[in-house]
Amino acid sequence: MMTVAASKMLLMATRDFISSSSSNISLTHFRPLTYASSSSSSAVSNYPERLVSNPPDLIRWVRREGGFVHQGLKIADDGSNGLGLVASEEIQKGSDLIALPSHLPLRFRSVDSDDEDGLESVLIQLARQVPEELWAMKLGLKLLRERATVGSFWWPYISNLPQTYSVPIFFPGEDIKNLQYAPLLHQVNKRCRFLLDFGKEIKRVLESVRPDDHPFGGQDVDASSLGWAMSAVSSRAFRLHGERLPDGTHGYVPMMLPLIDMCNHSFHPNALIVQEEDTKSSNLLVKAETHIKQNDPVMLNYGCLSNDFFLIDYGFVVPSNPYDTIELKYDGALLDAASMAAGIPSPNFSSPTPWQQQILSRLNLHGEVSDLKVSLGGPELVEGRLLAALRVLLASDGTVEKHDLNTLKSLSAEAPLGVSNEVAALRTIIALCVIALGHFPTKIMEDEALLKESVSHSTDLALQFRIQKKSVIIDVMRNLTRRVKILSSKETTTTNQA
Ligand SMILES: C[S@@+](CC[C@H](N)C(=O)[O-])C[C@H]1O[C@@H](n2cnc3c(N)ncnc32)[C@H](O)[C@@H]1O
Repeated sequence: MMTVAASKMLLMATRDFISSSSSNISLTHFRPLTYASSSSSSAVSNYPERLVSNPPDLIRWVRREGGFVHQGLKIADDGSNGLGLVASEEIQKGSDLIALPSHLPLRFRSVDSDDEDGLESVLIQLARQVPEELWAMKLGLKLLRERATVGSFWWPYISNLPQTYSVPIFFPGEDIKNLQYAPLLHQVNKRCRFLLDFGKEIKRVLESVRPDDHPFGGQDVDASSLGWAMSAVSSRAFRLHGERLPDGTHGYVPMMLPLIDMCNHSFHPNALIVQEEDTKSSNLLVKAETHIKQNDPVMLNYGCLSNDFFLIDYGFVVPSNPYDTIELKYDGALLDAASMAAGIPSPNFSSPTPWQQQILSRLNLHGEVSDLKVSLGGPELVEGRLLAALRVLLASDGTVEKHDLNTLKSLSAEAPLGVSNEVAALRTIIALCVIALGHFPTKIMEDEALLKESVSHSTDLALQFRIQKKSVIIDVMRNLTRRVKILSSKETTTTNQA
């Protein structure tokens, strides 16, 4: 696990996160990777300070570079979402809002090529050491390089980026603990550990690099500056089609889209990114998906993501997020305990019969390559694999054979193995929920009371996050309890009629 000390190191992110070691190159040729301003604008507004105070006008820059920006758009404070794109006049559905020429997105063009030398090749060599799941860090290296370079084409864009990000890698250790949810703690700690190790590795590699080939202009890059870059990318980049590959398909390429990335997130967006797939130099378009009223923010949907992703990548939590889930480990002994607590006679989850084991293997819940992570919540409510496993483990052989796996995995397939089997399965899941809730050290009411106190932004986010996780569990319990009641009343009616 990541130690509190390690997470504090990342937390100490901000102002002096990169100590400049001038080596042989004069820093005047490079833009220092420390903050240029410390104005107090964040004290009077809802959004973090930008990299420089009074950065260049982004809309004007996009237009100057040949892009199109609808005349009725402005950048303004979007309430609790930070800065955003806002309509200064009514905009008709279907209107073009922004068109970006293909040279404006910031992307890492050559991670897979070998023909670069000098500066680019060092960057590529470093990017290759980043695991695929941390793709934002690869592009983050490119961002850091452009940030360090005086005269970078992207400076008008980069100078408009926030100085700080509210993602958990920058939380104080206490607030990482305050998340109270092991799967996210694990991810946060993994990222912190990676950034600390990668910072050391970069230092080692750059020690032997010629000054002219130094990608960051001779400046040290440490875990905090890497964290800044990774968070800037994860919270703003879009993964879009890249150029057509030789086999005719397109790979997905992460890109930072100046101005487009000023749009905040909504599951009910009023705008949409459109990408023409075929032409190599296609424009990226944002279109109005609905009629947009004057003063409405322009919103994009970042994706149907759980709060784990919203918090770790974007630094916010969506209340009542319909895509939020909780993760559990599929574990026979835990299921035995749950079903016993639910009053189900003689459960045998920890010792399935051979035919049950066969089905569990097909569900990827048994055997060497099994995936034991299952989830509750989200649109599915109960992950199909878990539901099917419980139905099967609570059934006798003969009743199962005639059903296919998809039916067994579906909650809307009402009681495929009989009402009492279904009631037992659902009650076991409800008991699992009770156990899962018991793992949180505090109750929602206590969290809500803490939220009313004046707490820091990171504590506020951690409290919101854990309240939402507990709410997911409670919503699942409510829904399943309702189903059990309906099924039980059906069972009683059938028995009475018989
Ligand atoms: C792509 S940027 C959007 C522009 C950003 N608000 C800014 O000030 O530069 C994404 C960031 O905006 C904020 N944001 C976007 N949608 C939000 C939402 N629905 N709720 C809270 N914060 C949001 C988060 O800080 C997120 O990391």
